[in-house]
Order: sequence, then C-alpha cells, then structure tokens
Amino acid sequence: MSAPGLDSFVSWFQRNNGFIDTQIMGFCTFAPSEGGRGAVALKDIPEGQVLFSIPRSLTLSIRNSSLPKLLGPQLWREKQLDKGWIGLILCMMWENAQGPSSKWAEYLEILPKKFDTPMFWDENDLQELKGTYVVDKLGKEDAERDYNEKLLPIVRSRPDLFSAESIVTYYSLEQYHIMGSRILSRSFDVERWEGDSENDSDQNNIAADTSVGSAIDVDLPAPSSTNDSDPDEQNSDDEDEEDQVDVSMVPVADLLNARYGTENAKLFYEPTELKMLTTKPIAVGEQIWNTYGDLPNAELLRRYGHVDLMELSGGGKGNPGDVVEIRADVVVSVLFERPGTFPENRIKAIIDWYLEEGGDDVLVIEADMELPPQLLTLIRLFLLSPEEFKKAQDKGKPPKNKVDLPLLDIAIRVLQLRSDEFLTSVDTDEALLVSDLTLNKYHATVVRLGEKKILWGALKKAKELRSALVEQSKGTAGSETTSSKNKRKITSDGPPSKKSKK
Ligand SMILES: C[S@@+](CC[C@H](N)C(=O)[O-])C[C@H]1O[C@@H](n2cnc3c(N)ncnc32)[C@H](O)[C@@H]1O
Repeated sequence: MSAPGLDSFVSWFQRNNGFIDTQIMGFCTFAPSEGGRGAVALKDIPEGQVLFSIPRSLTLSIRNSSLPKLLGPQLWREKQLDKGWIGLILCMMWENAQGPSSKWAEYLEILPKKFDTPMFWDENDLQELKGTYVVDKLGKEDAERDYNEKLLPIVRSRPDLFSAESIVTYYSLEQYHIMGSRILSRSFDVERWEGDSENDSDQNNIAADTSVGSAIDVDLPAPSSTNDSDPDEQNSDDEDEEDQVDVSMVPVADLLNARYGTENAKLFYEPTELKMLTTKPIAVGEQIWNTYGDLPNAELLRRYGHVDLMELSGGGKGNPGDVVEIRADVVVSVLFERPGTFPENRIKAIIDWYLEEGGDDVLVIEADMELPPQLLTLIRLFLLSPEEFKKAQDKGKPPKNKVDLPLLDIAIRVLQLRSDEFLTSVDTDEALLVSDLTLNKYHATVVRLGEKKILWGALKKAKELRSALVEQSKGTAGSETTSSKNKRKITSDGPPSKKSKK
C-alpha cells in the first residue's frame, strides 16, 4: 500500500540500502485531522518489531551533504555554519539546487513546500493568537536576519558554487523559510556513533560504519531522542550535548504522524543505521504513530502546524498536554500596581537574584491547574522584609514557601492580568469552534481556548483557596496572635532549579 507520489521515493530508499518491511507496513493518506499522509499496519504487528531501517549515510545532515567539503571546513566553522540550523538549511538548499544529481533528489521531492504553521500566517490570522506566546516564539525576524547577514553573504561570496541565477531560485528567503520549516517539523536529533569524526562524512563512512558496527553490541539499541530539535535548544549552553547529536532529516521516519498519548513506534540509533521499532502491539489497519513528546497545542501549532483535540477525562475536548505560560514580568506589573509598596530598585534586585539563581522567567501552569511553585516562590521573595531577603541571599535559596493571603492576592491578580491578555472568553471560543472557521482561525481558537481553560481553572482554584484561608482565619481569630495557622504549606520545589532559561 502506498500514498500517492511515494513510489519513486520508496524505490530510491530501497536502492540505497534502506529497508521497509512492506509485509507489515504501508503508507496511505489518512484524514487531515489524523495527519494526512502517514504509515499504516498491514497486519497485526507485535511489540519490538522492526518496521524500517535507514542507513546513517542516507540521513541528510551537514555531516553527509557534500557542501561543507566544497566550501571548506575552515570557512564552515568561521561562518558558524556548524552551529544551529543555518548550516543544514544551506545544505538542503544546495542539495535541492543540484536537482536529480543530488543523492537526496527523490527525498527532497516528497517534502512539503507549504506549511500551516503561524510562520506563514498573515497579520489578521496572527491576531487570533493574541494571549498565547506563540507569535513571540516564531523567530521570524531572527530567521530573516540570519538569512540576510549570514547565509546570503556566504552564497554571494562563492559564485563558483552558487551562480547568480541559482540564488534567485534556490537560495531565496522563501526557500530559507521552507527549509527551516522542514527541519522544525521533521528533523531528528541523531546521536553520533562511536568512531564518528568531523572528516568521515558521506559515502566514505560506509567502511567506517561497518567496522564500528561490528565492534558494538547492536542488540542493545539506545532509545532515541525524537524530533524535538529546536534552534533555541541547539543554541543552548550545553556545548557537550550539542556535540553528540546531528540535526538530521531522516527519510521514511519523518513520514510518521504524531498524536498525544498514542505513540506506538520509536526510532532507535545504532552504529550504522537507525531503526524504527514498534513500542506496542499495533492492530491491522491502525496508524503507526511516532509522537514527538506529547506537546501542548501551542507548540504543536508552532512547530508542526496542527493541534491535538481529544476527549478529556474531566469532560470536554482538548489536549491533555496543554499548559499556560506566564512571564515573570506579569508579576512585576502587579507589583507596579501598588505604588510605594514595592520600590522599583528592590523589585529589580529581587528579579536579578531570582534569575541568577536559575529561576525561570516563564512560569508554567499545567493541566492540573495548580499554581506553579516557582510563581509562588517568586511572589514570596517580594513579600520578604529586606532582612529576610538578605538572609535568603546569604543562604543561596529562598525560604520555604507557604501560601498565605498576601501571596495569594498577588497570585490571583497575576492570573487576572494574564487572562486579560486574551481577547475572547471561553464561551465565545467554544461557540466559534462549532462555526465555520478557516483552518488557521480554527487552530488559533483551539490553542487559546485550551490555555484559557487552564488559566481560568487556576484562577477559580486560587479564589477558592483564598476563601478557605479567610474562613480559617476567622475561625482562629482571637485564639492565635500569629498568622501561622492561616498558612497552608504547599508542596514547594525548593529553590529554583539551575535550568537554562528560554
Ligand atoms: C513528521 S511529518 C509526518 C508526515 C506528514 N504527514 C507527511 O505527509 O509527510 C509531520 C507533519 O505531519 C502532519 N501531522 C502529523 N501528525 C498530525 C496530526 N495528529 N494531525 C494533523 N497533522 C499531523 C503535520 O503537518 C506535521 O507538520
């Protein structure tokens, strides 16, 4: 079974030593809400079965493309083409410009040229995402700056490799966005294998692969990191980790769709090849899913151009992985609403210390709608006396957190201000979802509705907790002079973790 247009790609894959178990798996076109083109089980498949395998030499990465060698390794490094995605984008543009003579011609032919991601939306549709942080994360301006200031000068400086005519067709800004979006929605972080070196790219690898492969126990594959690469993550401080993976386009593996909680196949890395194995039994006729980490709809939309909508255990539809992010500056806005109470220089000193200590500048409310411990920790810092704050600094961690009325009042106001960033109500969006919407507007409505439901659920919980505390304080008034009984100890995450900030 094959989806339309895949025949010459599949032949190319098999000719180049790719393996697909065509007895048990085929390609077909599912409904758009099921991912469109994808893979289907042709028989009942047990867990642990190899569905297909891809020789490492067939993955498209800066390691395997011929361009880095032609440009020269020194220039490649000088221009930082080995950092982030820009090098891979250039390689993909280059391979595309080689037409049928590219090793990946048949593969490039089946990759999408159009995307439903907000990167390609007009202003009107982007407005629909107001309240979510999706638009701020698109990185469109950064991408365009990289194109104009990094990629284009390199291309223009080597007319021997990039002719003037080819620049217009193959190295345009439009192509840059297309290649970037292909990487965002389909690439894998492929772990390197032992014996790998800067110089052993392309077909020369085959011999090295074989010798390395024979020395490694291939029966014990390491679990893959699925295709969750992102330039933000690529540019992380963790250089060591970055050195261990190649962001790669992986033919066939990237034909599998994803849906929350449904993963039944996963990519495993071996010395000479990558193998897609079933992680659960799959019944005949079922879709084969390689889910990318059960992401919230905002991230699914930004990276892949789709959303997950399913029946939720508590009723209604949504994505159980949804979250709401709150920037720390919303907390600061609440403090500024109380002039004189929180002097500006004190706010700044506290925020600086909190960030230095590894506090996140974005606080995340998850689907359980609980107030994030980091949000409470941050608010608590502002409520400390100067002496208490000094003590916290000396100790290198904030004091143990407790929820009391002053803290809860600020938290409630933070949630209200964050809610005000959305233009529509839950009811309005629910009504919109059953009306006739364009795909982009439908996606935007699903994303913001999911976030608002969590936000408003959290607000409701926080208000209920406040009422309970007020009641409690009435009950204990007179019998206690301290407010210690008014405070409910929350499960604190202790000091902020030293995680990298995004
Ligand atoms: C890795 S590719 C999967 C194969 C892809 N359907 C194809 O035709 O090449 C990821 C893309 O597939 C689509 N997709 C995957 N899972 C989906 C889902 N659950 N619902 C809708 N679209 C999905 C999205 O367009 C996404 O960007």
